[in-house]
Amino acid sequence: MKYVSILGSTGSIGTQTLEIVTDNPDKLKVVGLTTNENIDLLEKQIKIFQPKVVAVMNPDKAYELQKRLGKRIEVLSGLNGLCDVASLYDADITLTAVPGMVGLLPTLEAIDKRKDIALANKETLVSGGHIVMEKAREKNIKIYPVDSEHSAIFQCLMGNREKDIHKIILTASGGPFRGKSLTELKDVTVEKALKHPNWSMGKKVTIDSATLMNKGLEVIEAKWLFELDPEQIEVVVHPQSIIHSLVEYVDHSTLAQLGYPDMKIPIQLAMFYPARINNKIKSLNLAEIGSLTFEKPNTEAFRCLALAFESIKLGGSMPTVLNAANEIVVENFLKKKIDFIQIPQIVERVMEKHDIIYNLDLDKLLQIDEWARATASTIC
Ligand SMILES: NC(=O)C1=CN([C@@H]2O[C@H](COP(=O)(O)OP(=O)(O)OC[C@H]3O[C@@H](n4cnc5c(N)ncnc54)[C@H](OP(=O)(O)O)[C@@H]3O)[C@@H](O)[C@H]2O)C=CC1
Ligand SMILES: CC(=O)[C@@H](O)[C@H](O)COP(=O)(O)O
Ligand SMILES: [Mn+2]
Repeated sequence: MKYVSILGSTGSIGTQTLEIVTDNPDKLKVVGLTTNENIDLLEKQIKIFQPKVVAVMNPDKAYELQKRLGKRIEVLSGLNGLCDVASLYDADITLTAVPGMVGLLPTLEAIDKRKDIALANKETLVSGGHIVMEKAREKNIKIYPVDSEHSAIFQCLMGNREKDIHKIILTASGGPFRGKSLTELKDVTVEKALKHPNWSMGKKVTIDSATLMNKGLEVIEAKWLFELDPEQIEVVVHPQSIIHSLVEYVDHSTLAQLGYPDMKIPIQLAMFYPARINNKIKSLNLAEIGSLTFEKPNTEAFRCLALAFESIKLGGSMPTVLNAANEIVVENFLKKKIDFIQIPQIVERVMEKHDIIYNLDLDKLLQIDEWARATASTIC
């Protein structure tokens, strides 16, 4: 039996993880759950999964839920509440499935208390990869990737040595606007941007997929998880999302991981590694799929990918700035305050205004994150 704390239990990854718990009551037990503000769903989850503690980011909603539940369970609130649930004494593994850099401190807290990490939240590594990886090394903690591409790389690395990697190839679906020129992207609506061709996910990651920023964030995530130079990371557009990523070794043998697009595969591998467990996912039928196709990403129309590569090549605090600015512009796009094509433009303007700081400690990182958010908000 593994005991798991789930940060973001009311979201896409969180609810799929709870389905895995339901299907495997002899293997997984929930000890902690968190939400931003969806206390109705959290209340239902509490009844079913009986965690020891829960946290609600929004303090008013936390208060309301505590009133509803009385003394049956403790409802913590805010970022401190998330950190406490992330690092619960009873938890063996903490799943970080909140979107955005808000996942950084709870993840660090969980590592500090020696919890294994199932990491869905890519922004944590984009913003503070050096700090997270250093802490994980210091505490001898394993970070199991949940992001489908990184889980694919993780699987292609099994039985091989990281030092024998020549390069990795991250696949990108290309999002709903694949093939469009910059001019055609001018009339993109929020509704269209939220229609991912292959995956049903939360709003933030869906918009990032549409701009290709998601792939840029994943490049940075891969750099930290697998200790690679940016030059060793390539992105290829693969519209079917059947090949989830590939590793080419120094002997030019290339391994790939395939499967229908279903996040339960990477989630359950992160939970049960090294075991693979049966599930209800359809068996891969390549003849039925027919063809798998590949294209070069168009980084002129989808400039976010180029900006992410640029940020990680520059290094220091630049990825923190890229991530924070992107979080703000995506929020503003979702509120229809800016256009789709302004997303990379504003991120780039914030990056241009930033003087990079190297040897970034956590306090400085948090200050820079705040600065980038304020700057992006002002521009929006
Ligand atoms: N969904 C997917 O298939 C994949 C997701 N990921 C990554 O996993 C992470 C989660 O994505 P996804 O599940 O799609 O996101 P969702 O938006 O579906 O869910 C997010 C969860 O986190 C909570 N949350 C949102 N904002 C905050 C906040 N500021 N503070 C605390 N809790 C918050 C939400 O609560 P509430 O319900 O109240 O809003 C919800 O429980 C992201 O980093 C994403 O990039 C990676 C690969 C695939
Ligand atoms: C499922 C998953 O891992 C997402 O991050 C996915 O990668 C999004 O698809 P894109 O390839 O369109 O970014
Ligand atoms: Mn992904």
